[in-house]
Amino acid sequence: MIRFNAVNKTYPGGFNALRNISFDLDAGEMAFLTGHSGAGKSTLLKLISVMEKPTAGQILINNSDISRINYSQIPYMRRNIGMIFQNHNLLMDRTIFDNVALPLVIENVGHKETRKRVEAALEKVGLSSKIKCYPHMLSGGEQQRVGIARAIVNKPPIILADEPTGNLDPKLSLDIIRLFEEFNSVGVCVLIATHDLGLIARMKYRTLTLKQGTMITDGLSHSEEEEE
Ligand SMILES: Nc1ncnc2c1ncn2[C@@H]1O[C@H](COP(=O)(O)OP(=O)(O)OP(=O)(O)O)[C@@H](O)[C@H]1O
Repeated sequence: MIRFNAVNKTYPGGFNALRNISFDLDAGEMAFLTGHSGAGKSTLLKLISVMEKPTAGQILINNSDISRINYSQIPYMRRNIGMIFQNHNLLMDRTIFDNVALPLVIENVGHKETRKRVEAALEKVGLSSKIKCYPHMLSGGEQQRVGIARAIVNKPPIILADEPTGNLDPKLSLDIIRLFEEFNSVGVCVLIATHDLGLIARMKYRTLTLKQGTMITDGLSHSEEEEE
């Protein structure tokens, strides 16, 4: 589903954020991406979502080489990906309905179908009752779940989450991860960037670790290795 082959990313100005990164993430796989602040986690997610281009190497999504696509193909590629941001990136002057509907509006989905899909997405994250609210009327955890509903509303095969539990307490963090597990259980490929080593240790998922732009480990989280 996602394949990196010897990928490098140097930002304009010369900073080398990722060096020689290679890994595969299969359809239906769920993994964590971790590493210190500045290690390159967000950069790696931005490369997958075509917000940045690699300087060298190859990135395949569903066997398409996204390092070689042109501008007109980018929106088409992005339909495969639901992106969740730590700061939610919600439009504060729009209702929860409008926020979640955004990817469908961009795709010109009809009004009736949009309503059906937004209601289904909000039900999935347990926020049906907030459909007419504005983001400031919701707690941080609820806003995060609106961001998740928006990311899954067009049923992408890949979900990328950048520090999705960053501002949440341990109980809410676990609730969010459980939601990702639900999507994963129906075949969605999920990659979660996080600093939260406690959370990673409690879960039994593959963990990719970056250090200064290099991938230093790719394996199961510690707890599973200890059990085996
Ligand atoms: N647009 C940019 N231009 C130049 N340098 C950048 C740019 N974006 C990121 N960088 C640099 O690339 C490095 C990796 O940044 P990135 O945001 O990927 O790290 P991160 O692991 O996600 O960090 P954090 O956990 O703090 O969010 C950092 O040193 C950062 O300063």
